[in-house]
Amino acid sequence: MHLGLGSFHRSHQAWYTECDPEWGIAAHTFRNTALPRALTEQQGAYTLLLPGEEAKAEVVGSISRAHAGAEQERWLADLASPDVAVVTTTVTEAGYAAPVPGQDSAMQRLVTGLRERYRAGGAPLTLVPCDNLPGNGGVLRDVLRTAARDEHRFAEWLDEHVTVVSTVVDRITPAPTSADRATALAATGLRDEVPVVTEPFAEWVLAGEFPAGRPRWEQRGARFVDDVDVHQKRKLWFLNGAHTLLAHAGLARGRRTIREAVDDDVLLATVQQWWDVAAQHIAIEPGELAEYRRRLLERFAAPGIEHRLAQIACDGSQKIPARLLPVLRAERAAGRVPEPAVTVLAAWQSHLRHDDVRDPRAAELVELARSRGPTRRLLLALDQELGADDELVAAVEDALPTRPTGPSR
Ligand SMILES: NC(=O)c1ccc[n+]([C@@H]2O[C@H](COP(=O)([O-])OP(=O)(O)OC[C@H]3O[C@@H](n4cnc5c(N)ncnc54)[C@H](O)[C@@H]3O)[C@@H](O)[C@H]2O)c1
Ligand SMILES: O=P(O)(O)OC[C@@H](O)[C@@H](O)[C@H](O)[C@H](O)CO
Repeated sequence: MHLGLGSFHRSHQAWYTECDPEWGIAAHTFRNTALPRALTEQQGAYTLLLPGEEAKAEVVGSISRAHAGAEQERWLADLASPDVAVVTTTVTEAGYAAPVPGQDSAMQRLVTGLRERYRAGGAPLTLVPCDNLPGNGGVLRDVLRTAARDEHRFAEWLDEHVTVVSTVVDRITPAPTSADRATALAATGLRDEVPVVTEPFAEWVLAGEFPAGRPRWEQRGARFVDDVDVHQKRKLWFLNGAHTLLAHAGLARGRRTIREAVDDDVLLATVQQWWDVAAQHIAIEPGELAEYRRRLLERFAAPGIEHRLAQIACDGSQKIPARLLPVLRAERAAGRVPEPAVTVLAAWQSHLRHDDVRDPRAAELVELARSRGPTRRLLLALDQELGADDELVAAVEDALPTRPTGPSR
């Protein structure tokens, strides 16, 4: 099963699952109704478009059923079924907030579904969070424990029979555009209302147990390791950190996409500086890291991938803490003020002040950005210790970009 059916699930977990015909996916969205309807009309199949010099198109058929978020009974019945062995999730970083009684949320639905499974006999299950969240397995496990803390038997069953796997996921998959359908038709001769554009590269690193079995994802290159920590730091700090840097600093410089942003020498130099700083806090052999950086730049500049900065800049309050703050804290502990991190924080402040902000904390953050003394207040909203750091606050204030008022997108 999957929760959070969108572009990334289809370019990543569904593509990996395609290699094992023994398995199929019952994919559920959170709210979207158009995508499951279109996929149902196409018997679950869709086109994966891989642009580039040797553009390719593949039809992926591993989604057996697609359901809208409103189909609650279907969700509960699926999750109660012993035929279901694995549940993957892509519900964004914010989607892992602990459930609040009476409020609908991804975690609320998951816990309700797990309770149903427990009552129906309690077959073992593995949860596989696939969002860019540090320690995603641990975060999800904590959410379950907190939600079940007053239900002793259910909590015991969760601990004994539901495993939570930690993952690092990677495949750059921009939001769809209106041109994608025509590209898919030209590439395959088939009408597809919901194709997905992605890159040839894909990575999936997983740590944990699968008591009820799993698809043979390793056939497509998934790696099973004891601990994802170093892989996670590499991916979150280097790829996603650079993305967040390019998104905020790029918007402030009038750039539109990741490709345009890495074509800007000033931004490219800032990314390289960021990577130099982050490299001091990760235990990866320098040659391997240099090769990873080289490939990232190639991927960022790849033709045919229109990855909009405005898309990446969404939910900054959830992304900056995962992608930049661990390195920033380590640098401050060493007495340094890392310029590229300061650049991002300053550009984020400017984004909150001038742009159309999409963030679960938008109301609070936009008000702070437009208040007096916004820099310290915004840093405090991200992290108490960093907000109390006078030297950092002064550096961010000095780095604030000048840009015209009014929405940039
Ligand atoms: N797109 C990528 O390149 C990529 C790569 C790696 C990881 N991811 C992860 O996958 C997530 C989804 O990316 P996508 O490209 O599929 O986006 P998408 O917009 O196509 O799909 C997002 C899905 O998440 C659901 N969702 C959004 N906010 C939610 C919330 N608060 N609670 C529950 N569900 C929510 C939506 O309903 C939708 O089903 C990202 O947030 C990221 O964590 C994406
Ligand atoms: O998907 P988000 O919104 O969490 O982050 C935007 C991008 O940084 C992200 O999607 C990357 O493209 C992805 O993590 C690459 O694997």
